[in-house]
Amino acid sequence: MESVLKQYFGFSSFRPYQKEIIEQILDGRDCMVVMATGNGKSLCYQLPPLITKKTAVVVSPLVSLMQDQVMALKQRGIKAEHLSSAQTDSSALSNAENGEFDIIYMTPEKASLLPTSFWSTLLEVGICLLAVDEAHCISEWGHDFRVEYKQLDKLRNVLLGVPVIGLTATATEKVRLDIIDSLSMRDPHISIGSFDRQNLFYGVKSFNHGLAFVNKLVEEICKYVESASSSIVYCTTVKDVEQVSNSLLKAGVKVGMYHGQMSNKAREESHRSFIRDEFYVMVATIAFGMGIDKPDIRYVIHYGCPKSLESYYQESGRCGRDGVASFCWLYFTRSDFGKAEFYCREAKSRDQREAIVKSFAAAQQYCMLSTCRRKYLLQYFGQNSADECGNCDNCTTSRKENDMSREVFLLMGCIQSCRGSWGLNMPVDVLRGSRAKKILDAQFDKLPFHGFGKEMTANWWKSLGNQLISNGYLIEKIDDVYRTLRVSPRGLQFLSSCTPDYQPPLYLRMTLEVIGTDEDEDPSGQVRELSGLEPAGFERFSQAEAQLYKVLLEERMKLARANKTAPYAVCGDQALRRITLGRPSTRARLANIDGVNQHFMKVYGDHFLENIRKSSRELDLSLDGVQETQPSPPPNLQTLKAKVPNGKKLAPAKFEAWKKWEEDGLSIERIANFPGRAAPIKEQTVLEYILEAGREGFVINWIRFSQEIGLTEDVHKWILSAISKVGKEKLKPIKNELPEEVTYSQIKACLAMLELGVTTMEDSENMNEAPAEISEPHSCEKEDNIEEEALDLSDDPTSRKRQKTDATDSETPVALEATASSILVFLENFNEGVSLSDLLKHFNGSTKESLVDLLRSLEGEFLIFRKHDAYFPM
Ligand SMILES: Nc1ncnc2c1ncn2[C@@H]1O[C@H](COP(=O)(O)OP(=O)(O)OP(=O)(O)O)[C@@H](O)[C@H]1O
Repeated sequence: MESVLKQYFGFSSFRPYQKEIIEQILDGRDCMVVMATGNGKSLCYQLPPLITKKTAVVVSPLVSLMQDQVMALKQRGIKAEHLSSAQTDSSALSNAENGEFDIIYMTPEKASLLPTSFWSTLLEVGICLLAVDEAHCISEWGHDFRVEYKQLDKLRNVLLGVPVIGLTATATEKVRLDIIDSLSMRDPHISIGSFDRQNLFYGVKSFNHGLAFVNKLVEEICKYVESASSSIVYCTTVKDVEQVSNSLLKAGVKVGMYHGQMSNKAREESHRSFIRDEFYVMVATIAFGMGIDKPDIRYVIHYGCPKSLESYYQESGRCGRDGVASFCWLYFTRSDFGKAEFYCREAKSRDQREAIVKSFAAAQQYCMLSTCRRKYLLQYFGQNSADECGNCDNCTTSRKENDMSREVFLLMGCIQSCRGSWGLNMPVDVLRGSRAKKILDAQFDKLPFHGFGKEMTANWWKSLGNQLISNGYLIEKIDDVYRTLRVSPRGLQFLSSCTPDYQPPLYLRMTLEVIGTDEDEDPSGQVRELSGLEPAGFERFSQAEAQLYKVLLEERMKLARANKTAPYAVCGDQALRRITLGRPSTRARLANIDGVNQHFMKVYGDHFLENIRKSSRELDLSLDGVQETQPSPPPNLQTLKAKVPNGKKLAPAKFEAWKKWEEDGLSIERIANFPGRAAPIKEQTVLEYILEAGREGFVINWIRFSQEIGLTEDVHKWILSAISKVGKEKLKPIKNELPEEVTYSQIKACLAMLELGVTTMEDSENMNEAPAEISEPHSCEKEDNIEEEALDLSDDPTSRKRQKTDATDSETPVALEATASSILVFLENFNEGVSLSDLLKHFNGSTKESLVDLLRSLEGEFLIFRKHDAYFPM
């Protein structure tokens, strides 16, 4: 399975859940897959046809989506086609029927209109699965119900024995059960992944609607368009789309528009140009939603509060689907909050109306939060998470906590005194001393709180009210379209300890609206800083590397244009960044980079190698630099839990540092400068946080840690030896005993490992022995040739295959010389791969150099591949 993954997709490992789902499909079992957008659901149905050599039939709701997927699959050497109204090849249908394609896409209408003879012929040739993508469309409880999806269960009776796979990114249990039922799934394997999109930064700002804001937004967008980052600006109205895109155009930004009032042709053209990077900024209404499959969108900006948190999650989810750090900013104005009634016009029943108001209230609350936005989003979808994510505006900006006891007493006391079915407006008006008719009629002008909050604006009080809802002091109840507030037991407890002259301290974290001025007090219409809307500096390239990356982006663009495809389909941003950092000089090195597949090597490999060589020479960059060939899979909650000791808690910043290092596989340097952080922190601090996590029992990959800080076996021995002389109480005396090259970080790591009884070294028993050549140490700097480092594993105690291959070696009495074919035959015997040292032992008649050469050429030809320092047959 792994070899097919590498061959066609270029990936060296599966993401969480993918492998188990594919295994279930191969076993013929129906599957229900619920995974966040961008987590890799498509691969679950794209891989089985390549393994079984039978066609996969995929039902997808939108023609544009199918076209994009087919385009990208073709660039991977996969035979894919869509049978939609947009298909111009008249032979596509008969070719599909005869099993010529690995994957065929069709709309649900098409699937139910195709004659039974089509299905029975295809069935005879071989169908490995029927996938129903965006399966929530089948459920009337989902947010995107399509009546045509309801016909799909009929196919079940035709495609007997073919596993059915339902896939969706957003599904409540009710929707999930509905999908299972509607597709007549039998005992399906249910896989529910995390909804957390860890690479996305979430941020919210309030603004004054109008030209001043648009101009500021344009100014910011201009900055990051220079870094060739694709972005979507979602507007709530066609008028806003036109206004924002006109302003961008005037500023010289190439921009596209997409909204429901454009003709089909104009929309298709706009979509196509965006996909192909002919312009980078798309200004759209939410009509530009589900049908977009571009993986390298770096910014999704909402200009106006979305109608629900479900749609916000879905729209912002278009961002960073390739896993690269990306940004979701939401700009709202308080007037957005008055739109609930407008959205309710679509509702047909009281239940639906209530559901719309509830979703909208949740989106509004998201805007007003002063706590972690990710936590709130995840909680809304029923998932727990840490209190602080470290990657949203509220977690990365240090906001003041103020004692708000007096104000809270006034607002909650007033709400309590109104004793009616009111939202925030009435008590706020009372506090501000309004003498409006509704207040006089209700005699609220006689309340003791009347006029006590005049000095603050209405919006200030409303913002505080939202804070109190978030913090559990107030409870909002939604009944039909009416939203009413009451004081919660927690709030009542606070009130009971207050008197008009005394209130116990109550500290609240402030939102910008409460801290700063607000629009009522800001008649100049000035717009607050849109800080944070900076270009995605997703990798800290040196200046020369940044230039090389630009050259490669241009090359990719040229190749994409020549091949009438999208640049991302030629090669993803992630892979291109790894190529920039690794600067491979040979086919094997290029092929080994994560994300580089066989088709890319065949069609573009030599062209890219030539460009890398030429540009690196011109930019004075060395070839074969550090490669990040094996990315860590994105974390999932299950694995995270297993790595966290029971009952142990770390301070949020420390937990975050540990999680990013251990779970996300980021380097210490990257964590210190993580995009979205208000200010970089010192690498030394990150290192100490990770060590502290280790001391607290959190799992640490010590081998990787040692490699990252250059703690080689020799350095480790010297430090242990110094400790044996001067003790471990103080760092300085240890440092004084050691060669200058040994760093405090290495000493600290050694001490932590010693404390924990961890050693990555083989001869830790010899720790009391002085190193033989302490005066002439090896360089303790990080190896810059990771391939050599990875290959030279002869002393690696973790070499996983040693035992197994040793057994084979003992049956090899004569010197055996390696050839390409003998290596292939040998590797076939070991599904779990063979390390270089074991290969050297087996082929004891070959030198290391000649064996490495042979392995590299086999890698370059995609006959073998390397993963975690072991070689596998393709
Ligand atoms: N095992 C993997 N390793 C690395 N990248 C992967 C892996 N599987 C998928 N990807 C990449 O992740 C990105 C998103 O994958 P995919 O389109 O399958 O997501 P999805 O869950 O179907 O999203 P959506 O809900 O938007 O349809 C793609 O760029 C894909 O190439």
